[in-house]
Amino acid sequence: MNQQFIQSVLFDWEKVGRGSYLREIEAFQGLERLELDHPITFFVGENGSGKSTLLEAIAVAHGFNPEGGSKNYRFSTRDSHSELWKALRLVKGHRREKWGYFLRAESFYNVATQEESYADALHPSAGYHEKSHGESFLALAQNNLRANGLYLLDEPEAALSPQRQLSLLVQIDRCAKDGAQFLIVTHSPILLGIPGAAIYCFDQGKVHPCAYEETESYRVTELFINNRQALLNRLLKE
Ligand SMILES: Nc1ncnc2c1ncn2[C@@H]1O[C@H](COP(=O)(O)OP(=O)(O)OP(=O)(O)O)[C@@H](O)[C@H]1O
Repeated sequence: MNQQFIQSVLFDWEKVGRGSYLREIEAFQGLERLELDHPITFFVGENGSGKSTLLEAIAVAHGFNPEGGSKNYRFSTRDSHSELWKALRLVKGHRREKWGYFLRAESFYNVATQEESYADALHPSAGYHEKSHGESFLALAQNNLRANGLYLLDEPEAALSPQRQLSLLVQIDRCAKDGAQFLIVTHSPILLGIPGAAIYCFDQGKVHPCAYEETESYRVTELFINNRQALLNRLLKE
């Protein structure tokens, strides 16, 4: 039985403007429903295939600030989110999340600044700006990952070394086993390797389920590591 907070996403394309670029995104053609029945769901696919657009729309439809943060974050440095959220209906389960966080690599700096402005004597700032990019990103993730939480993470690997990606993997796995739900956009073959996750690929003109070994992140990394010289010879000669 599906135990997730957000169990599926239904699409009503009539609510998207006729001339909108959203109608041109290939992966969205004919997309009417997306099942979310695993504690961890990954969105993978080529750059520009629509992963972040969909994650952001789910986040906004659920009440998160488009630029990221918890549901208490209400700030806007640039109003650039798409209208896709208006076309979504989120089918919710009977459980309600205890805490949630929308984490985007691209607006992390602004979220860190906002976190400072929300700090007070009882809730001191974690001082994310005083750490390196990767240190602060991992700290923010670690400070916000909890049991029974709902997490939407957009390329959380962006600032992280492989070792820290493994640390994040362990944390995500632990929270997922403790009732949390994760939707994660990633290009990381490390994070994608979390056992038991569902993977949706946005390539080949449709959003479709995909095995770990079929993802491009895995295949290209595997090819490069196991055939580096031959691959480089070929690429650099062309
Ligand atoms: N404001 C906009 N106007 C027109 N097109 C846009 C706009 N915002 C995004 N797009 C286009 O929508 C498509 C999907 O973008 P999106 O950011 O969702 O891709 P992605 O799969 O997350 O890519 P990446 O892996 O590079 O982050 C891209 O082709 C992008 O150029």
